[in-house]
Amino acid sequence: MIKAVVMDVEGTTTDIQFVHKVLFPYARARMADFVTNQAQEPAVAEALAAVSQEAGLGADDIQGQIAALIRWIDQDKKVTALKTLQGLIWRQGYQQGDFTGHLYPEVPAALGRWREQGLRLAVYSSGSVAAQQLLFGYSDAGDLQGLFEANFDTRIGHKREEGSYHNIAKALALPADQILFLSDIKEELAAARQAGFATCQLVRPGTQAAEGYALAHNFDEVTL
Ligand SMILES: CSCCC(=O)C(=O)COP(=O)(O)O
Ligand SMILES: [Mg+2]
Repeated sequence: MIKAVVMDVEGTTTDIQFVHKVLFPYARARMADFVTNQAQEPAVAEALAAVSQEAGLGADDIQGQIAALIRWIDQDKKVTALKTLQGLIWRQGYQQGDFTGHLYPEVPAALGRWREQGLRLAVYSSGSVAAQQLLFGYSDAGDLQGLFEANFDTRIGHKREEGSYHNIAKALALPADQILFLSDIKEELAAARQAGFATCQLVRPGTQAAEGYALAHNFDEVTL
């Protein structure tokens, strides 16, 4: 029996276009100024140290760090330090009302229904936990972050790796087969299935259905 639903964001709760045409360009346009002005802030300094390590740069090579960050945005690299910095930049955008977090229209009611049924809900995205909380906290449908008991990002492991799902099951203190993972990406579903999770692919407009997985076109079609 399914006790918890863990969901991906981009392509699952949220239009890929919102992430790629709104969020990524917003952070890209502000990255250089943000990093230059905030480099002394502890969270930023820690992320920049990780950028240098990942990119093989000197600790004080700020121009090299900025270039690496911009390159990774353009390549949609899921580097934890990039995701941390993006989340910090998006905070301003949400707070200023430059955008709200896109959710597919049936998602808010489905989440509420699942909670009423006693299901535990969690998010697992390559976007940082802070970025997830902003997207659901400033969503099109208002503040929905309270519906989730946990948020996981790449600090628990990467989404295409089986071990990440073992870590999530442990964090939720549930057997893997009592957790349903929702994602649009076959490789993520495969990793979750290897770990013993139940899986369902969200086949939103533009998504190719993966063979061998339960599928739903929206949250109303998800079988629990
Ligand atoms: C959580 S908001 C930003 C989404 C993001 O940065 C991203 O890389 C999307 O990754 P996902 O794992 O949700 O496909
Ligand atoms: Mg996705």
